[in-house]
Amino acid sequence: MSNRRCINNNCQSNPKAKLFVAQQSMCNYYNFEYRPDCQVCEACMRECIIYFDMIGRRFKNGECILDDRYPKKPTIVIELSGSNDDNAIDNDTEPSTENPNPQIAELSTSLSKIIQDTVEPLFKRQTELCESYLISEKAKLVAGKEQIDNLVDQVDLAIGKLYNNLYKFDSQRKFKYDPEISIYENLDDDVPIVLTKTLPGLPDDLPEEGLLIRHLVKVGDKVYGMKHSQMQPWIEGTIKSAVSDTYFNILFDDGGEKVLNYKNLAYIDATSHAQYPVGSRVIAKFQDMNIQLTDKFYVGVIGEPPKKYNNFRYLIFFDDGWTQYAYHKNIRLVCVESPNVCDDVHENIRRFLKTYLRNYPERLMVKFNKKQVVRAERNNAWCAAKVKNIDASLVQLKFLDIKVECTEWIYRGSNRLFLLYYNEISSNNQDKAVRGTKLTDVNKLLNRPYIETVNLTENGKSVNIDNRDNTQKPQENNGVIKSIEIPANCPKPLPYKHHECSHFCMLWVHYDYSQTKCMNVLTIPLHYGFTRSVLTDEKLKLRKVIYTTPCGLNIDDENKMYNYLKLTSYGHSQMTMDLFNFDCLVNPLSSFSVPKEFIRIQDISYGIEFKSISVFNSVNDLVPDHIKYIKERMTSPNVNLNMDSKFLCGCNCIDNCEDKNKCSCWQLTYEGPKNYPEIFKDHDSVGYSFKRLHKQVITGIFECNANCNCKKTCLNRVVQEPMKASLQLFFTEKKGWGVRTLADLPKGSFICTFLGVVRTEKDADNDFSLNWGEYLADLDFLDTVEEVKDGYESYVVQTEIEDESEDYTSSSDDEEFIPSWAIKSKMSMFESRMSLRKNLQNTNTKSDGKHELSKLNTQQKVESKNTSLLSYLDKDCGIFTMDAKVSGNIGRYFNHSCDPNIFVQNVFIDTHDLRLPWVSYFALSNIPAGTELAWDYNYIIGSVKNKILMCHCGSKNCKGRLL
Ligand SMILES: C[S@@+](CC[C@H](N)C(=O)[O-])C[C@H]1O[C@@H](n2cnc3c(N)ncnc32)[C@H](O)[C@@H]1O
Repeated sequence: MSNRRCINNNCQSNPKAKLFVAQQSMCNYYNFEYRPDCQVCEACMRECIIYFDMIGRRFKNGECILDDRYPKKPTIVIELSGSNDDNAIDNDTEPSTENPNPQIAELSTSLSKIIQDTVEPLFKRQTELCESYLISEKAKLVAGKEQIDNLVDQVDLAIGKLYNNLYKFDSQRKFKYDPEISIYENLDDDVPIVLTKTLPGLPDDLPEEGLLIRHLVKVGDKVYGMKHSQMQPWIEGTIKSAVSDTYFNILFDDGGEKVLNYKNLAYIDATSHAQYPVGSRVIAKFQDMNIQLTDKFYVGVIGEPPKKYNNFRYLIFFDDGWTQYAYHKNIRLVCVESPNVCDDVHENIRRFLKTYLRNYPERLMVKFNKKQVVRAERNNAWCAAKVKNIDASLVQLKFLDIKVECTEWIYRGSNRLFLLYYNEISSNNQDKAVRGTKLTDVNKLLNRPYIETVNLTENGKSVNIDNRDNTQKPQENNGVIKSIEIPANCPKPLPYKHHECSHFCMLWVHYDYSQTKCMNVLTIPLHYGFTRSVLTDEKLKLRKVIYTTPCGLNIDDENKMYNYLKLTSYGHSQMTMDLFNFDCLVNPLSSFSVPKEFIRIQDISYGIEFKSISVFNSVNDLVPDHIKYIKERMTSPNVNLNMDSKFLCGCNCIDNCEDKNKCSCWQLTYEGPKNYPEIFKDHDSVGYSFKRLHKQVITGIFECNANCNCKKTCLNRVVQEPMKASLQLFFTEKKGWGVRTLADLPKGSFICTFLGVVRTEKDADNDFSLNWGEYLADLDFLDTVEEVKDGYESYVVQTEIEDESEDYTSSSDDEEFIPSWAIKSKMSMFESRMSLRKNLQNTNTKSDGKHELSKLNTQQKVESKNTSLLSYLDKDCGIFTMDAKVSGNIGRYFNHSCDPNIFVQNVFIDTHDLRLPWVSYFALSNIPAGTELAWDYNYIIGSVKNKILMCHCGSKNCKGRLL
């Protein structure tokens, strides 16, 4: 038990032991704050004196007194409380006023004397000794630290390798396919019937793949022969005689004889040791879906081998232009074919087949959805046709603008489909090089067909090239999700007491956005007095996010939170709505953590962005090529940006733009969609909602700006604010650099803009050979609005057809079906925003006519009845292009994905010149921490001559190629 009256907290003497007045040096020894009435017991005093004696001797002998062989001073400081305290010194143990033991007193005096006598020279010497002692100790510590750092690095590296191996193993795992589930859609009443079926097995009669051997035929053999022409069925007969080595006289079963070459004879049965490879010359039974099986054999070429994708059937391109699937048993091999099978086919299909076989197994096809209305060729005219069915590589179209019902199966890669035809002519057209990404593909947005690349892989499952399961390959993950811990000293909500909320509710938490650089945005409120919890109601099967405010109030929706922030805001310290999220699936504490040794650069923006963007590379030693990192767009010398105030008008709101109907900026955003009620069905959901954007507004968003009356915290200011997302630039295995989010990103969150140098389109075109467009994006806002308008009209046609009946016949046969592309001219200077809007409202063209094929072939420009936006623009100027090759920001590193998780939005902020939107990226869905952010470049495959770019996005819907 310690003697609580002695200055030594660990005193082991008897509590009744005699006490002496403690000197200051003794208090120092025991780390006790000196007071004149301090006491020390004899034993402790002795310990002190012995220590000081030893110190003194070392000091005198010129030895360092910091040597660690000497006892360490105790470090715990416990103050004795005042006299009223329980621990106060008892009256019966009054401090002794007697002198200590004379021997000790002598020692004490001699110690003081020694110190006095020798203090000067010895002190000097001691200082030197202590200094060198400390230096050597420091060196030891530094060496130790280095050793520990090395060890930590090695551990990090080992962990990194472990992750790699773990993910590699994961991605190499072989999965067994579940039985396939087929969904049969009942077209008549739109009720989908879901049936399960097991995978179709290999047909019994289908031989293995292998070397195809053609045996010789001889007199007396049964054969099929081309009795009439390539367009007509081949007839069964018998070889009557051999005219030469290659010619035979055939006696047909239906009468008549003909001398035929080997190439016009086919074997009588389907027995073959091997499957027929693609490009084999065959005859096959042609089956018209509308009629019965004809049982007649027509000549053609194998286009696809039997695979699971096509239900183990062969795709046959018939010489007469039809395309159909056929089972092995319904196909016969032609006895001989030319080294180049295209020499044997009818000239009708020769060109097509040549290209097909050259590119096989990669094929461009149109991706359809049922009920889409498309343009397809029929009887040398472009006709509107509705998609009725899709069967592997074939699409069944029902032609709409002909009186008699007519459906036809067409190969999805045929240029009888307008989309492919147009793609081909535009890629042959050297005038217009496709340089940049198309910021918005109206076709996809409006669920119109688009072109994809399809490849038949070895396992028989048609997968798009390089298909993987996830957008971000696990190897590229290289990190783990950790949960962020909010420091314990952060303010916490007070217990709720009834009160009226005011700025006092938040004042005490001292919120200051400038201090949040290193915080993930959704954790900011949690550092400043808020807590967020997810409540689960088992009964209602409901999960709900609740924020508790610093004053203890519980808030469960965005409206209430907005009102709370408004009431409690003080000066500029108001929290914004994008710091909060009420979606249970988003976890503000999720953080993607990567091994530190792969961080190559701490901040690619070198302090330009509010949030630093680290650079991570675990694949190789590369760092990104140097670019000038910019925060605002730049202009090339020949671009004169018109930042005139007439291009920018602001609102006069004094209510912080709360009443959207009164705010002229919100109204500008609303105005565009009003013209397209069929596309923007829910008018109220257009544009930002509490600083998030849930759906693209093709007609643009107009933010409040420098000319506005409202505060910086108004809800119509999003893209103009500093970047808040926590991003990382990382090296992917196949796509170069990419960007990922380190924190959960809620749907609709603004991510960043895409910045570069504004150049004229012409200027960018001139550079095409050097810079084909890798870091270019056309500011094609006006183009897109035009396309939407065209799309809107086709959309109306589509709905009308569906609403009326299946038996649609056009009432306007003589009206021309004008493809929007054919009437487009270059756009340039735009007069004024308001006249654009007016113009959009007044325009209502009809596009359900018919276009003669010949017109399209000659690329005749057809005058449109449509008053185009383009007519307002100066023909010479053209649109602008953003070039981020040399100067740019993080936006230049986003890769493409066929299944994107971010989208592009045109936003007008510093000018209302419609050629100069800010290209901005938003989250398309909730994006978990660690996920790569990728958008759809909307490149048109095959549109850049001699440029093929395979897509490695790895998504399930991957189209295989970027270009
Ligand atoms: C705008 S840059 C994106 C950043 C680029 N990865 C880098 O390293 O700087 C576009 C280029 O990235 C590559 N890329 C983007 N997405 C890709 C994808 N899905 N598959 C393959 N390459 C891709 C292509 O080389 C493309 O030309």
